[in-house]
Amino acid sequence: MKLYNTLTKKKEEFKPINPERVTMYVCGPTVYNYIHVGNARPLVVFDVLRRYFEYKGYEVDYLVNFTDIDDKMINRANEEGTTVKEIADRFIKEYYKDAEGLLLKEEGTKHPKATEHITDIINFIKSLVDKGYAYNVDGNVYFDITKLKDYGKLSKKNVEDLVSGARIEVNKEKKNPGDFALWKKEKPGEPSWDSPWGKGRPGWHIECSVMARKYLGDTIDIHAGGTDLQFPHHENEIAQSESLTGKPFAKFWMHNAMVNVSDEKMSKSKMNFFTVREISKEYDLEVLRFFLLSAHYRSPINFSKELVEQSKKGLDRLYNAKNNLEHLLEHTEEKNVEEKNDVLEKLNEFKAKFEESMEDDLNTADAIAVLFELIKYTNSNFSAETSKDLVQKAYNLLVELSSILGILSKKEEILDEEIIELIEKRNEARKNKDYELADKIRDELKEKGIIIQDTPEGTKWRRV
Ligand SMILES: Nc1ncnc2c1ncn2[C@@H]1O[C@H](COP(=O)(O)OP(=O)(O)OP(=O)(O)O)[C@@H](O)[C@H]1O
Ligand SMILES: [Zn+2]
Repeated sequence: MKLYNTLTKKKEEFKPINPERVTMYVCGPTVYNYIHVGNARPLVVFDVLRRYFEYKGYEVDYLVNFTDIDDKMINRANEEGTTVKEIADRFIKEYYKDAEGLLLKEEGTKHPKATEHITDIINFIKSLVDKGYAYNVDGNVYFDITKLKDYGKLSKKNVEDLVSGARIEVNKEKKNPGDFALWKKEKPGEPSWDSPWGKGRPGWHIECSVMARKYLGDTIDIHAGGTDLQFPHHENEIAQSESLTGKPFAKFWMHNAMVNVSDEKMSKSKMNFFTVREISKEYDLEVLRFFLLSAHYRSPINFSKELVEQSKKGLDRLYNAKNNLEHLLEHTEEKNVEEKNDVLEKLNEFKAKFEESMEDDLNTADAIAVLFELIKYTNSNFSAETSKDLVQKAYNLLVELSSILGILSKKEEILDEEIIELIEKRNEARKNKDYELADKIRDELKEKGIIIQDTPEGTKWRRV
């Protein structure tokens, strides 16, 4: 599989360090609000990469951290007159609801929080100070970027600029304007922890270095996040980790492009954002997932309701085709038809093409196009005359490939009106002593997850 590596600016063949396991670290949300559509992009994209690795037979150690202490968290807590912990607990709970709607795989996903790793963070910083990479000025600990030969290698920043302070805010405490905080001295009203440098709290970048190392090891296979994090966040993570271990931090750095609104990054600070929760009021979040996968992850997306509406139509077409195949499965028989091999060959071609797209730097846009080719093929070539085993194979293929994208897993929704209509039909059948039909309807409803019960007051129903 080829993946674009931001570190080398090239597509490279991906091979995990351990031939059986892939380790992935994704920079997750700061939990001071609901996640917005932009935040959902890395979550969905890298969830698909994880699923694809699992499809290929790898075990995946997958981690998405929660940043639960930083300026934004503190500001929000102050605005609401509550604690940072209360804000974090609330929005982590909301995160899980959105994650479920977006069909993110939570089984086996690790979500460590910064505040639960303060001791590890302090030990990490202590080692950096001991090794001479970091210095303490009156309770603030900074990383000295001149101590690392290749600082700036990820974002290709000019280190001279960072050292001289061009375009950087000037802080008299720092040796170089580009130095960054590992530990911040306590300010009144802020949460703080004891440390060898006095009371304070960790800087933002250090938590990711610490948690990546703790859960995934000194060198991880893939570190991911949005392009907005390349500098300074990821650059600083590299500096911290590589100074400590002397080993490469991540083999691959992957960055998704931004979700924009009128060509500007969707962002909380710009007030141009749509929360995932808002979208869920109008659409099933599977539509948003499908929308985010419809473009290649390195292409910017301009968010609009029209495009989401288009995605809904596309997803509906896939669901319809899947339902048609399910229906055909009930109405076809195994036959010895001549064209069997042709059909099987065609199905194999679709599968190969799908994999080829995914192997080409996770091209989900092309992979989705293959799904549409597949359903176009089955819609126009399959009928009640088709041999059942072919229908089954096409159906299995559609389900298998869709599950890599994490879509099309829902059962057909049955509406209350449909249920009532079927129950009336069954009552009619019973009145006519057509018990065969009545039982058939009862079974049909059961298959759809509806249990009915005949009581003296009439027929009642409930969902299983
Ligand atoms: N508009 C966007 N498009 C794509 N990814 C984004 C966008 N905004 C943030 N991200 C990604 O979301 C993840 C969570 O980031 P983070 O919590 O820092 O965002 P945030 O600070 O809430 O966003 P904002 O920039 O809106 O304040 C990161 O991987 C980040 O790169
Ligand atoms: Zn991070």
